[in-house]
Amino acid sequence: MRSLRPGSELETLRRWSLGASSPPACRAIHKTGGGAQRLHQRQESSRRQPSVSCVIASPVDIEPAANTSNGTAPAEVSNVAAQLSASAAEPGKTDWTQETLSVVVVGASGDLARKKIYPALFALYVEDMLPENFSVYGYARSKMSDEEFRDYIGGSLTCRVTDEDSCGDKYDTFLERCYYQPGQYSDESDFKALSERMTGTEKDRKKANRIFYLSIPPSIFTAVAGCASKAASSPSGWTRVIVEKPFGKDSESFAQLERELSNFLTEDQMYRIDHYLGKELIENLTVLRFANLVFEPLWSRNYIRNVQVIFSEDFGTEGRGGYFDQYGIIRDVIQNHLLQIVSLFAMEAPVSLDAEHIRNEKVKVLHCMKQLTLDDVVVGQYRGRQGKGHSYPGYLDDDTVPPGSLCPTFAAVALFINNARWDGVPFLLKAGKALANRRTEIRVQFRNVPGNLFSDRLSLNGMDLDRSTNELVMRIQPNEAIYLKINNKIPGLGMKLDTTKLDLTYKQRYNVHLPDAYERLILDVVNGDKRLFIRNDELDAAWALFTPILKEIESKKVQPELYPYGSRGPVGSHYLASKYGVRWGDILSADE
Ligand SMILES: NC(=O)C1=CN([C@@H]2O[C@H](COP(=O)(O)OP(=O)(O)OC[C@H]3O[C@@H](n4cnc5c(N)ncnc54)[C@H](OP(=O)(O)O)[C@@H]3O)[C@@H](O)[C@H]2O)C=CC1
Ligand SMILES: O=C1O[C@H](COP(=O)(O)O)[C@@H](O)[C@H](O)[C@H]1O
Repeated sequence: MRSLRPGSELETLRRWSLGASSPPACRAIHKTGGGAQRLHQRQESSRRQPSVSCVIASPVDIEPAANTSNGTAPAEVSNVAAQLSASAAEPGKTDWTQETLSVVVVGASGDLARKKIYPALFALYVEDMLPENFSVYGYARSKMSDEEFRDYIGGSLTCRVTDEDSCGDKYDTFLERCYYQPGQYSDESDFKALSERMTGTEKDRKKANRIFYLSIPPSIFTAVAGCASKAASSPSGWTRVIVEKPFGKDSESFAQLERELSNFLTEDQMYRIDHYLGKELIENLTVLRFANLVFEPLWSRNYIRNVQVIFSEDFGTEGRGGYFDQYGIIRDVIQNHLLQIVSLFAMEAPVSLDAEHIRNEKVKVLHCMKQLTLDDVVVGQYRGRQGKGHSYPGYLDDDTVPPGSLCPTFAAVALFINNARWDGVPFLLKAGKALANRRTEIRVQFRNVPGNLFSDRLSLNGMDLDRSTNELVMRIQPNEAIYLKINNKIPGLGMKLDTTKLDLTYKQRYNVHLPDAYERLILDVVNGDKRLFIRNDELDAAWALFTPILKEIESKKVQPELYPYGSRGPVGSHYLASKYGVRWGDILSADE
């Protein structure tokens, strides 16, 4: 593994973790990157709250962090091992110098695994964020040898974490740790065979920890959870299970899924992923709010007149129509990703950064949301369009979509939060496929300046007061940025104003590669940190909000408004916004 530069921040961290120095200042840790920083936070929070993620409730052996059993000197243990060995003295903590980690990707032949999971594991490996004793096991029905599996994974790996095009020998050493086990999803004996195979890379260690990533269709979640839990749980360490969305289609199916999964898994073992929570700007949302004096005092109905959360994609559902048609954009994006953003945005300050404290606040704000009614929802569906030399297919042109489907590929929703902070403030959410651009952002439009001395100057310049209010924009993707629109005097003689930006564009300010959301989230599972995972009561509340309206849309067969592929979406979304005196910020600022 990477040896650490003497005197470097990582070295300081390692020395601290081995008990050789006092804790490094947070500033130093921040500069080592998100993972190290989170590991530090994790240790901080774990001092307050012991981990409870072991499926086998066995007492934890406490060993001093010394040489690993294969004789590797402590200086060469991976970052994660070095950092976490500090917690070896705490009961319930993972001591990576003594323990192994196996990540089982169930559905190993699938799209998500190839697009996101293997590249994320590889990036963590290249950054030395995974334990020394780490292996990947692919599991699916497709027949593949280890070699074929390595070729399959190899094709999806890129070297995003270094400036060079190649990650050198990391590529080969990573693939050497990857194994493939074919099997059926509901056959315990196949999972037993997997488990036996895993013991091959787990031997010689005190404890073997296992993560099962359920990268499979939801119809087989329960079967796999049952088999994995009965036949392939770790016999000595913890077992954690990552569950991908969709978590049901409505309140009833979610409750049923939970009942079934809870026969095999405890809540502590379950990591429900919403990959939006792993995005850099979303993680920064709480920092922006609670680590700066200037924003939190303004964060209420007193100063904010509306909040917009906008998701747009410039491609349709091509190839995924069959899946998408069963869900539609409200379930696919709004009920989960956008609602998670709203709950983080609008929650009260948590007691601490502990996962449970944060999630308590998110649930509270979800419970304060006013029940949605049909007149606060607009649905749309994209139709085909002839472009210059190219024809763009409509949603219904996809062979996997049932003819005449009313499935919405666009929706806009006005939400209200009935509490003292947000009473009367519209939270406008919109999400759409096959629109003019790909963009996800949060826009906070502030109220007008009362008695504005410059109002005549603003209108003189063609800027009405509505357009010239302050706006805080958090652009989640692409080209991550936070900027604040302010009114400013145009330099020179006279008094002319314009609106300009205080601009924190990440790629200009930070010379770092931003980790993919899946990297952050998988690392958090390794560390047992649930801050960025969804608790079951959050989902209960989210489904309670959306189930009635989804049922109404479906039972009344509400006709989606058609919009051309590549356009700005249905006009209805503007009527919805204007009903609350709002203009969509992305339309006003098309040039940004
Ligand atoms: N793909 C994406 O971008 C995203 C996916 N997700 C979620 O992640 C999970 C995995 O997604 P994805 O990889 O796209 O899924 P896939 O459809 O690619 O399925 C994954 C694997 O599961 C097996 N499989 C597929 N259909 C069935 C079936 N009907 N019965 C049994 N096994 C089946 C196949 O493996 P084999 O035949 O070899 O057994 C397949 O390779 C899903 O829950 C999805 O909703 C979430 C966000 C984004
Ligand atoms: O969960 C989903 O998210 C993707 C968008 O994710 P992003 O990280 O690329 O923004 C969306 O395309 C897909 O329909 C949905 O299921």
